[in-house]
Amino acid sequence: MCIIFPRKIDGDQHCCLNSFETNSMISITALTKEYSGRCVVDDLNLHVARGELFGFLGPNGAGKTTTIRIITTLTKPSSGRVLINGIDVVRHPSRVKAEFGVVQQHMSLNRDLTIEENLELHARLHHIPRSERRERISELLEYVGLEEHADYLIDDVSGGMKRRAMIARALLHRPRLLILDEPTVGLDVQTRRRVWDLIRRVNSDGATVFLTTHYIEEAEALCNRVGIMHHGRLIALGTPLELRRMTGMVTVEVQNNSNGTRYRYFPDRDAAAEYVKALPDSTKVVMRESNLEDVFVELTGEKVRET
Ligand SMILES: Nc1ncnc2c1ncn2[C@@H]1O[C@H](COP(=O)(O)OP(=O)(O)OP(=O)(O)O)[C@@H](O)[C@H]1O
Repeated sequence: MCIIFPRKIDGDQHCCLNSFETNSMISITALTKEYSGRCVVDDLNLHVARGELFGFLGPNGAGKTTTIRIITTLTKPSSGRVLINGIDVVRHPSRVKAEFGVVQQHMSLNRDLTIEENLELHARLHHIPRSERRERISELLEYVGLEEHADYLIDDVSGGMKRRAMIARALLHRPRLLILDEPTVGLDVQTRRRVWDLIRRVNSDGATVFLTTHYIEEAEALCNRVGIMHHGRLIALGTPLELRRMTGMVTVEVQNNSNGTRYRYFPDRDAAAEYVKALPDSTKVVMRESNLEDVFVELTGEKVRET
């Protein structure tokens, strides 16, 4: 039984929606945002279907957070249109807020309160009726595996527990869309995997998930589809496999002590082997399967940020 997202998806709530807008959980059309005449989101068109687990990637300053701020009604677009589950974010911000839960990158729990008190506070802010609050909170604490830590102060729990508490808080009002801004930044590998499992579970229980990450392996492990932003523009969109195919499924690293490592991409091992055969015998090479990080670096010309 699905206990987390039992609400029905509304039908069309507006006239004048095109089919992309009707079928998408997030529908972004010709979105532009300028600050002092500088375009930081540039004619963005992106449609995320209901039920997708979508990864939004890009180097620092690419425009990801600005886009999330527009989706979550915190920033007004300069032009263009953004609909969440068919609802316009500019025209109906309060209705849109009921559609999504958001987990910000920075720790935004109240440190003077326990995990449970934080959820209680959020439930009140969202006007969840008192009769439902208790049950909903314990249901979610169990869902994220924190039922035994409910009365721990935020300062006394690990980074992974804080992140799971933030996810529980974001799910309290049963949103259909969960937005996560760098959900595992700063977590160790084991804890990160536990958060990944939780994100997968939320998605398989019916929520659309939209996340940003600087961990390319996170996008590769979790996302059905990814979009890569660079200088405010969406420069690639597809499944991780489609994007790898686009760059080349096989990577050859040619190591050179004075010039650093050069990367070459090939459609298959035969083509890569042909290239390697033509190199001088003393050249140090590594041939391997390409990954999403190769795609990212090749397209943006930038390394993934160190965190
Ligand atoms: N309020 C603001 N006023 C002026 N410029 C801004 C403002 N907010 C963001 N910017 C600029 O917009 C550009 C895009 O920033 P944004 O935070 O959206 O990028 P990002 O892809 O989320 O980067 P990061 O991965 O570092 O979070 C940056 O050059 C940033 O300096």
